Amino acid sequence: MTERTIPQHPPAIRVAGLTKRFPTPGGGEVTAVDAIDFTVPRGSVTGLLGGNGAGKTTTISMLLGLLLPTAGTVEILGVDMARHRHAVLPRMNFSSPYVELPHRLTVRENLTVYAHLYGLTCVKKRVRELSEHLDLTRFLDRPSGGLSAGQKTRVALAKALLNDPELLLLDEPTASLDPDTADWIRTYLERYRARTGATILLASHNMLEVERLCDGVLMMRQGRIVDRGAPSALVARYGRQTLEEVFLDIARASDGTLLAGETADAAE
Ligand SMILES: Nc1ncnc2c1ncn2[C@@H]1O[C@H](COP(=O)(O)OP(=O)(O)OP(=O)(O)O)[C@@H](O)[C@H]1O
Repeated sequence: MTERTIPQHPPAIRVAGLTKRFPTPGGGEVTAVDAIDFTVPRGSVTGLLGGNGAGKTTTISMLLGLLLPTAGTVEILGVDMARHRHAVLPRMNFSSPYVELPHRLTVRENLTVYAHLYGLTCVKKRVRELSEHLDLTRFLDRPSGGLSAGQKTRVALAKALLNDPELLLLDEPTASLDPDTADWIRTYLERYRARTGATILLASHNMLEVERLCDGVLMMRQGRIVDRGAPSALVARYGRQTLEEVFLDIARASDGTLLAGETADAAE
């Protein structure tokens, strides 16, 4: 009997031994990301969590190819970022409140410039569609710099969705938004994932958001992944009621203390 080959998609993200060290002014080094390994399945929403300085933004920057790793490998949608980054960049995108679009350009101009950069055809149609989806039509001819935080977030998301990314990396997608706007963004992301089957990796400090959106989480501390799993599984493992309590347990554990995940790893 011949075996049937079932085509297997590689995961959306596969990271092995990923490390980033930055030089410090005194001639030393800071290890921002310390030999982490993880995979993100296609079509999932995964939360990258950790306190300030845990290494989330550095990790996302390496996934995007904006920062070169000191060591380790990143594969996106089965493509090695070190060797074939340009083959996969058109299939991914990102949004971050820390990266501002040019202030003086109008929203329409910004989206149009990015659409051309991404090599899209039918640029006008795509800008119009996304503006309607993200309720931006009223702002299209206003300079981007004069928008409120909530409006800027929606523009940044529109920019990130221009190329219909299969992988969307979001750094704190609802930071500094009022609860209503934040809820609107979360609902939009849920629908986007359901409609397109895209994979989303999001860094967030909002544990309610993570419990609502994420199938799985990666907990970072001091550059390492110290625990991982579905939010409900982590809550159960730590004997807590909420992910916020688990986060606090992990963030406040003293150095050297074995966490629930590490104890489980050690027992395997
Ligand atoms: N360019 C850089 N040069 C030197 N150190 C850096 C640089 N970028 C980040 N770091 C350091 O690396 C560590 C991880 O920073 P990173 O911004 O990745 O953390 P984070 O988890 O995203 O934090 P936050 O939640 O505060 O945004 C921190 O100690 C930070 O000071």
